[in-house]
Amino acid sequence: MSDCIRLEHVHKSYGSFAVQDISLGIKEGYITGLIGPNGAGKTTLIQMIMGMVRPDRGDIQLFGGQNKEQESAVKERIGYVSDENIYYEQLTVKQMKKVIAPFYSRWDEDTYVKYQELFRLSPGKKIKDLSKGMKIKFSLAIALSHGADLLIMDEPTSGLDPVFRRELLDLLTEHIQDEKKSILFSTHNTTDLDRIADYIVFVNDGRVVFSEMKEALAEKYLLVKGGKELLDRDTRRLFVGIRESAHGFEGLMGNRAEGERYFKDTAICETPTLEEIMYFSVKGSDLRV
Ligand SMILES: Nc1ncnc2c1ncn2[C@@H]1O[C@H](COP(=O)(O)OP(=O)(O)OP(=O)(O)O)[C@@H](O)[C@H]1O
Repeated sequence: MSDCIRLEHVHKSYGSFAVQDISLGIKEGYITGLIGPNGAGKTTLIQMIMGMVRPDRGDIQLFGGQNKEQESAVKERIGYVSDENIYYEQLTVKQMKKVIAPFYSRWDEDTYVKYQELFRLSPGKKIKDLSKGMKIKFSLAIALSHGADLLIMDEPTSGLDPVFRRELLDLLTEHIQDEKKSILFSTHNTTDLDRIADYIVFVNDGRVVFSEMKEALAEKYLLVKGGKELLDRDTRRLFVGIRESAHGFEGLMGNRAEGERYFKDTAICETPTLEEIMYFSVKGSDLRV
């Protein structure tokens, strides 16, 4: 199984914030969700992969590492979706499409027309007058019409109404049925990940907390709920993060087998949801600051 994106020791600093020493592979043929709190560095990572921002250090390879001369061929294989305006505001949807289409050798006008209708995009509407959701739909229609092997999307579901959000996730699942296609998308919504992601990359404060197959997370983490008497200096150290109340505690452990050994008979041991894994991982790192 090969990687369609490979990052090696990538570093980028913006004043006090830094994406730090990220080494990561994004698997070809799968959907990878990138998640993390506000300001974690998701957009910075995506922009570096897209070549919109240069890393200070490190190496990023796409599709096995084409060199610079082949950069435009690599770009053709990527469909980028973002609500940030990457288009000319004053043009209409139709005019903008006419500008973009010739850049792609595999442009498929019939596919574009299909998505234009499905997404109810008005050809005569100016880009500046599109809502956030409509911009994403336009961006997506373009990305799906040029035969991209890899879709990279920065928060594609934010700003979408619940009905279209669901439709989009179904559409992406369908898209990936061709095993050569891959998707990397950032989101704040764990339901998106529960629904369609195969792999999850979780970033916090510029670092990768984990990059795992979704199924593997349930085998790795354990949520423990019990009385405070179970917490002492030694047991506390076993937790990624702990939330204490007057009556007891809830804590996430990163070693499920060890957790069950310690707490199976004295506490409630559960499989955490993705949201709980993220909550405690962020909370735990805050505690260590
Ligand atoms: N061009 C820039 N100049 C200076 N700082 C920047 C720039 N771009 C991003 N940053 C900073 O880098 C940090 C990470 O931002 P980034 O947009 O990558 O996070 P994010 O995980 O996508 O956040 P969100 O979920 O809120 O969209 C933030 O502190 C942000 O202010």
